[in-house]
Amino acid sequence: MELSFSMMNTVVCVVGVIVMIYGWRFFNWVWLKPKKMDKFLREQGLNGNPYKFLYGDMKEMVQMTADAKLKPINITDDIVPRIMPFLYNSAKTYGKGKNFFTWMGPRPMIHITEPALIREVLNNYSQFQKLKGGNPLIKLLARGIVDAEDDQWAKHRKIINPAFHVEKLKSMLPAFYISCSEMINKWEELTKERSCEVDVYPHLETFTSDVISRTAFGSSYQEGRKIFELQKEQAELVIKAIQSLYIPGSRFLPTKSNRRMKEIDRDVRATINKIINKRVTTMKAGESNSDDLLGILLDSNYKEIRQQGNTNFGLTTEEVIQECKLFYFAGQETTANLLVWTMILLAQHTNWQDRARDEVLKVFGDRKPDIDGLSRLKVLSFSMMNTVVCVVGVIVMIYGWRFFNWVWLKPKKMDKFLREQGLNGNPYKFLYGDMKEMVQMTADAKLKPINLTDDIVPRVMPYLYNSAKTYGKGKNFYTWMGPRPMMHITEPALIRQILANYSRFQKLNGGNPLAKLVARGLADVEADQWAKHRKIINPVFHVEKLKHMVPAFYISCSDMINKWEVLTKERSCEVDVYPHLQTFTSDVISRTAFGSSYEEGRKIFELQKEQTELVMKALQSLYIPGSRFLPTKSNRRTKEIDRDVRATVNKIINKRVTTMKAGENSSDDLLGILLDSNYKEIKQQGNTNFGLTTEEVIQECKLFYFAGQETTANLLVWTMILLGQHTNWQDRARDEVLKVFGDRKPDIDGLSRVKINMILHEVLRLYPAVIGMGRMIHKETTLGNITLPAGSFLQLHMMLLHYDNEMWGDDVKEFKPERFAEGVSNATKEQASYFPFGGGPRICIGQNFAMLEAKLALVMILRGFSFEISPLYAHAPQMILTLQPQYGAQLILRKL
Ligand code: HEM
Repeated sequence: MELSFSMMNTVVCVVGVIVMIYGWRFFNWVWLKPKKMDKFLREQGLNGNPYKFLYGDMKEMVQMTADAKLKPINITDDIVPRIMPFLYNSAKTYGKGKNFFTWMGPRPMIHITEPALIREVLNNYSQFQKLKGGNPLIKLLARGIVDAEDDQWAKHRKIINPAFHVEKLKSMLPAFYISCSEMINKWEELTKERSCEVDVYPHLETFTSDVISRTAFGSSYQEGRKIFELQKEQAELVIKAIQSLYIPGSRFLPTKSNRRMKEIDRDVRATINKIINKRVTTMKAGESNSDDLLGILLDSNYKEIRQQGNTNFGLTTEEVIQECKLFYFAGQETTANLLVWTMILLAQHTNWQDRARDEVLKVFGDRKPDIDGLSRLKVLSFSMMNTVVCVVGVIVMIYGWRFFNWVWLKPKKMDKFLREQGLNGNPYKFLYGDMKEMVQMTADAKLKPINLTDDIVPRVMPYLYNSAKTYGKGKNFYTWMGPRPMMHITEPALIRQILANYSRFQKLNGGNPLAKLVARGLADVEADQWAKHRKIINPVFHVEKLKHMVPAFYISCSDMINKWEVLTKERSCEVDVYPHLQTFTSDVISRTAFGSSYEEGRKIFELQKEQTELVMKALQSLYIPGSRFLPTKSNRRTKEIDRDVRATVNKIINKRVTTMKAGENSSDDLLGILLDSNYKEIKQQGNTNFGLTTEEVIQECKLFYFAGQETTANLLVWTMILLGQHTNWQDRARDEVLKVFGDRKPDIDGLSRVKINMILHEVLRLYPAVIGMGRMIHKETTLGNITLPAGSFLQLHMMLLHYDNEMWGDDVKEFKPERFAEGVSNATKEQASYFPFGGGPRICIGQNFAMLEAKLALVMILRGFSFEISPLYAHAPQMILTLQPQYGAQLILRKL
């Protein structure tokens, strides 16, 4: 038995290619692309400075802004050159009403000054999205609706709209009045004796801040004010941190300011959580509590979930928290500024001050201002209340229309469009599409096991198996995921094209936000963010580093083998090996990820496991609307776990950063290598924006566990089941293992020589741990001869391709590792018909890690035991995130 190409060679090759690709990508990013872009923009008649390497116009822009701030101007001077001197100059250079561009580092920023174009950009909110990326610290301050896009934005906006309905605004007037009276009382006190000079700005800031605390949290006003005070402090700390760009890695240090930022984040979160829980309880008890923004928001959220019959349509507690924080940031400073400039201008133009006062006295006299009176004030060119009424009317109209368009007109148009291109699928059914049938068929299929020789595809994905059969082999088809079509791609050439173009075909986002509690990180980021993360994480899985992990694999595996030896000491014994293999792969990740902090690492992963179970349960209970907001046992536990995991990882990271700073080498585990690579990247680029934040490092650590533990356990369990069934292959593999290692401890050289690879590949073909990959496109895209509309979902089916008899032959369903005797490319005849680890730039980063771990385990298992399928084993592959044996894997183990 010989492997066509050794694993080590592959790894070395892959690493070389990755280094080349990244060197090239960097050069392309900082030089070739900007130069090409410059030419492209000029050809269209746009003007701007020529591109300067790496920094573009940034240095000059920062310098000019700093200079302009050095001295005040006269009250009659033009303010624009002081506020934005660089852009003022550029606009003047390139002519009035002309659009122009500047260089924000290697990216051009187009400055739009033509009103018609501005209107076009604002109207098309899904194509022209908010700026993303930038300093992740800012996210600590405010996210919520300003940060969401597309469907997420539409969902948030729909739920939040009622909070600003004119009827609701009416009931907030008393809160405005109380807050303003407090300020006026202070001024009365100050001016009691004689006129007095006052810096009104801080007073106006306190006023608008107070208004938001009162209107946002009503009865919980005191806690609300505390939150906003903390947020204010947080803003100051964050702004300070953002300005100190050139202290690489500083964000990871347990400094006073970093500790305080974390503390504030925790405090704000906990307080809002408490307020929300209290509010939800009173709302449940039928006590109306919805006169403040939070109450109206929770009420609207609850109604939306109930109406749609699905929690996915509502906001999570985390999202409600973000919206509350955002109300403050978007509403406090802005309104204070409107007021302060109004006072400055009216102080300058006292004739307008007098006219406005005359009108106010005529309308109200000494009366308390009410909404009717306020709407009659005409001194302003158009009254504020009229604007609000208009805006609300238009919003209601737009949303009614948008909803109808979303659930009916758009899917019908899409259906026609796809059929015209020769694609097939069921006709669209209102709102649910194919979802109900799909869920029902999957549930039915799970009711009973199948025979070992049966086709597994109809059990694992019955609906898609039927559709694929109906629409013909190798034909792409579509299904309806609610009102959106999902294109199922089964043509290898198209799959290769999709995987290669990772920036156009992005991961599916949206979906249930609870799932984000489980795993984010590398697998969840896109475009430039993905390139940044991947660059930093790549060294973690470098072959040199993997070498050092073999001892950890060995210790974890020995623990499992020792248990099996005890069980089989007297005689052969029936064991469900699945939980043992899961413990093994979990233990491997704890050891390799956290090395010296292995015990804490294990605790984290135990908590994460519990979290997944809770989240999976929550995801399945789709029809209990609003349940996520209730202070139930499971919701409380979910939050507790999230807090615990975060705190523990944080502690480990801080400890590690301290030892690294002290010059002690502790980078043999995944975390150490990751921190090291991050630190180097920041130092090399001279800017913390190029590195990962502590939060991102935490997410990556969680992801290693989720992406690496279950998948590798599944590879091993199906390998044991198949070798338990095909004992001739088990014997052949054991012979080879004994020949290569004898009684020796497995080492990396031996592991790269042993030919179990072909067995593992055949297992991954028949039982791919991941059976399909989801993608979506944000722009209309041509794929082969299909035109896909923007927003399309795509599913790439490894399982359907792995079972295609035209590619693999009529024995496609049989276990025949010899297919891979000459390597993967020979087995697949160069076609993209086998891709258990994905493909293209986003191919599984841990595949070499997983294969090495699986090979070591198999070597030790084969050497110690022979095994066969127990009569008690029920064959029932099922898909729960990964492909698993539903009733476990009962094998008869015999000690050798
Ligand atoms: C038999 C074991 C494994 C299988 C079958 C597997 C499969 C996959 C697949 C199919 C993808 C691509 C998903 C997509 O493009 O949508 C992927 C991505 C990924 N895998 Fe694995 N995986 C395995 C083991 C591991 C291990 C051990 C780790 C880490 C310790 C890991 C970490 C990752 C990460 C971080 C990504 C995202 C890569 C990116 O988006 O750049 N995987 N894996």
